[in-house]
Amino acid sequence: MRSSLLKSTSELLRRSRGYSSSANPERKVAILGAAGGIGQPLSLLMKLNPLVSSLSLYDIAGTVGVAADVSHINTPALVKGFMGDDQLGEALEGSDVVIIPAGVPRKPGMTRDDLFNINAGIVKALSTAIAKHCPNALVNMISNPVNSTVPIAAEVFKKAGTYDEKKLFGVTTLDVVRAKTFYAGKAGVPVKDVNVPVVGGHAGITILPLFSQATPASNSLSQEDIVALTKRTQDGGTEVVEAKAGKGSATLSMAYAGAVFADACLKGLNGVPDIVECSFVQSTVTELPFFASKVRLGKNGVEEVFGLGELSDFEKKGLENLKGELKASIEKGIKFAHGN
Ligand SMILES: NC(=O)c1ccc[n+]([C@@H]2O[C@H](COP(=O)([O-])OP(=O)(O)OC[C@H]3O[C@@H](n4cnc5c(N)ncnc54)[C@H](O)[C@@H]3O)[C@@H](O)[C@H]2O)c1
Ligand SMILES: O=C(O)C[C@H](O)C(=O)O
Repeated sequence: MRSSLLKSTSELLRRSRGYSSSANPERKVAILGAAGGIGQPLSLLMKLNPLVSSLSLYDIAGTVGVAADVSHINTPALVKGFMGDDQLGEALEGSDVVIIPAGVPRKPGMTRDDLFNINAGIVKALSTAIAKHCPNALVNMISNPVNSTVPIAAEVFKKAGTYDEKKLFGVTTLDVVRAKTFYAGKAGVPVKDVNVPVVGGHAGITILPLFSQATPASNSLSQEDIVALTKRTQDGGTEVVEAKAGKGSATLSMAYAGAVFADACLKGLNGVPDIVECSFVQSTVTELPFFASKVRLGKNGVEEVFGLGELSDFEKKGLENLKGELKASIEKGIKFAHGN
């Protein structure tokens, strides 16, 4: 009696969090770049996600071992590894969500844009395969420079006639994760209660955390604190790149952030209401064609792109300052997609 009560209570809890075991449809998630620094821990986290029934791990090398390893974990998702161009189609076939952490990471002294020459080609080729093999999947773009790789994917999908602006996302969740952590530390509030929208893009000054909208609100932070928190959030990636001293960029925190965002996409697809995350999407919030802001996720991907709300004078200035760089990065991606 007591154990059946406990069972039904835990099922109720799972349902209220969007993890109902009986009601969820089968969902296939593919990770492209699954053997990399982000790809491996992200594969682990997606294997632990109860909404995933099939997990497809693709890379140009190393996926046999990663898939064998992850597949031994006693959770429901069936894991398969795929390697090389010949197996990319099968890896993608039937995917509901495709997560892309494929490509090279930064070393100290580099900007994300310095990765463009290598990663643009990788993203273009993978997007071409997605258009062919799973044109209806939600695409979570992690590969940098996100401000350019998302427009590249959009152009590839347009050319293939499969573009749906509701289904393409630049993953900016790590900026939100960082803003929450740094804000909680400075304001002295429990990190689990904190929310901070981060808008704009995903590189340097294009990352604009809106601490004026942070909750719980804090009266203890000075303007200097806000300026310092903003700068630390904008430089969060560089902080990790420098600390790793040539051994790459954020992988573990990114895998966490990628798993949070993919989970939100799956919940949206499954009809869980009120799933809201920040993401770099096609947008009319500003004059720029792509922009990160809060979006509501639903059965078709993006259900609603939220506006920016009220901004402080400091944030208004930050918004104007980021537009030039973000516009140039978007245009660079579009030009590349057409030119090559
Ligand atoms: N959006 C973000 O917030 C964010 C955060 C951290 C890192 N990143 C970016 O994610 C990317 C990956 O970072 P990492 O640290 O995992 O790098 P990594 O070098 O450790 O791993 C990249 C993986 O991609 C694979 N790969 C290369 N070409 C491929 C292709 N054509 N198809 C499939 N896989 C391919 C490599 O074999 C490798 O396993 C980088 O571009 C990095 O800048 C983005
Ligand atoms: O900083 C990087 O190059 C990786 C990533 O974009 C990050 O924000 O950590």
